[in-house]
Amino acid sequence: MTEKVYKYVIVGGGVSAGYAAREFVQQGLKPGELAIFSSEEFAPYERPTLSKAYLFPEGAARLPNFHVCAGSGGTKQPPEWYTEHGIDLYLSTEVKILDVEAKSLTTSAGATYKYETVIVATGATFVRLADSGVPGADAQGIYYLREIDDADKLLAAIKDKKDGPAVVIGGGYIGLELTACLVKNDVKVTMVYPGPHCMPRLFTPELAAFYEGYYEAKGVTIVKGPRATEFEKDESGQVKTVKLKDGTTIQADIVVVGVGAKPRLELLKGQVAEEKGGFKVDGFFKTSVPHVYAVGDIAAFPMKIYGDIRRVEHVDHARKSAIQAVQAIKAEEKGETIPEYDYLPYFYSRSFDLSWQFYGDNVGEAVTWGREAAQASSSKFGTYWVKDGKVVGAFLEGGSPEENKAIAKVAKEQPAVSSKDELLSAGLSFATTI
Ligand SMILES: Cc1cc2nc3c(=O)[nH]c(=O)nc-3n(C[C@H](O)[C@H](O)[C@H](O)COP(=O)(O)OP(=O)(O)OC[C@H]3O[C@@H](n4cnc5c(N)ncnc54)[C@H](O)[C@@H]3O)c2cc1C
Ligand SMILES: NC(=O)c1ccc[n+]([C@@H]2O[C@H](COP(=O)([O-])OP(=O)(O)OC[C@H]3O[C@@H](n4cnc5c(N)ncnc54)[C@H](O)[C@@H]3O)[C@@H](O)[C@H]2O)c1
Ligand SMILES: O=C1O[C@H]([C@@H](O)CO)C(O)=C1O
Repeated sequence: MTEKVYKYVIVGGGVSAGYAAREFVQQGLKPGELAIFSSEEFAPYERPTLSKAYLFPEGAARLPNFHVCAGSGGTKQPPEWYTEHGIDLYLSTEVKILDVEAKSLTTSAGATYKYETVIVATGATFVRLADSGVPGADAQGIYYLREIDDADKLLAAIKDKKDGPAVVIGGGYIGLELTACLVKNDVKVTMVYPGPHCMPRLFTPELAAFYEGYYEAKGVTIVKGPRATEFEKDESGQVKTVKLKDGTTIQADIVVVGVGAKPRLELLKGQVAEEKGGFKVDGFFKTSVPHVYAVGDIAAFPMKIYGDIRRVEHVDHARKSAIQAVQAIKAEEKGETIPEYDYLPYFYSRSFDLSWQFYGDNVGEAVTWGREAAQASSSKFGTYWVKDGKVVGAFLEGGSPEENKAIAKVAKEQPAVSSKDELLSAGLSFATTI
């Protein structure tokens, strides 16, 4: 029995869902037209908060203060916001079946709903070490992070195991940001990740050396190279030690794992075309099935600036792809069109007193400026990536909003550069004076 019919449904209640809802409202949404189905018990919130202010020992961020669209300086949308705009927000409601032929969805409670257009925004989930069969990876005391429930479990562990040492597995975004939060909570941390260095997909050895030096100066022990091969537990099933491939064992009352994420594709698997580990979409986030859109972490979209197809697991794209899809849906209803998505990759991270931003593509020759001075005084430093005589990527640590805008402009406009020396001597002024 069909419960209700909606003009639009959004499956997933995270960052993209929240920004899509705001765009629908801005586009004149009528009460009863839109429903959002989310497994989470909380209305869409700024997920990045969870590995930053949510875990701070003082002044921690708590809902409703980080509901979307707080992260981009917009108005916060608490649950009441959805009600006020006539949006049915089904929380703690997992969608089990999405049938694009029948234009229907069925929840885990067995309720079925019909729709005209669906935006799938199911995001990603963490890669579990137990999935790769690491013995003992099911022990108590091993934590991952995606949703508020995960963050609350980690917070409880930090309070409960105050003096216990922690091991953080993974040297990517989660590993670095959660290590900083643990240290801020006076927890002793050992990081374990494969070589050659942290953030291997983005950082050059020179960039990584600064951040690894900074973390070690904060008392973090970094064990680069061997992977965790086993977790030993005590008789109650609580993790006690982490064993590494080289035979090292490290005491651990808390283990935090950040070894990557995988997009949640189950609902559309086999119903729409896939590419690059996600759902293939056009410049309007439309999948191979006309009334089905996919946004955020799960979308493999045309990166117009580079002429290829990419999937991006970052919040700026999650927000912008959601807005793009809604604008395209509404334009099509009026027989109009909008410009195709023209995304400039923007990644960032904040930990301790550090804050870096990256724009563009980290391809070609990397030219790092200001690094020596930075080690001493934590001043600004950065990297430009040069390909075919043009600057295509730019990284800045410690930039002001204006300086970050300047490096974004460089990555977008891709100015020609005569020599590496020009960039080395100009440093940030290359960006601030183009
Ligand atoms: C801890 C953490 C910190 C981060 N920090 C940053 C940062 O600082 N900067 C940055 O650029 N990026 C950051 N990211 C990445 C960024 O948060 C994601 O790229 C973004 O959230 C993706 O948005 P999304 O809407 O695609 O997916 P999500 O925000 O993950 O939302 C997906 C939603 O769908 C729900 N869902 C999934 N399947 C179903 C189903 N079958 N039925 C119902 N609901 C379902 C999920 O529960 C979730 O609510 C961070 C990610 C994490 C986990
Ligand atoms: N500031 C941000 O942009 C930010 C912050 C937090 C999370 N996120 C997102 O959340 C998701 C998860 O982040 P993440 O840091 O887990 O993923 P990631 O891919 O950024 O980093 C995973 C790290 O784990 C390492 N690794 C892989 N297998 C390992 C193993 N068996 N043992 C030890 N290390 C191993 C990899 O070398 C990599 O350095 C990603 O989509 C990420 O973009 C983004
Ligand atoms: O995009 C983000 O949103 C939160 C915060 O700014 C709003 O809660 C955070 O820490 C980000 O990096």
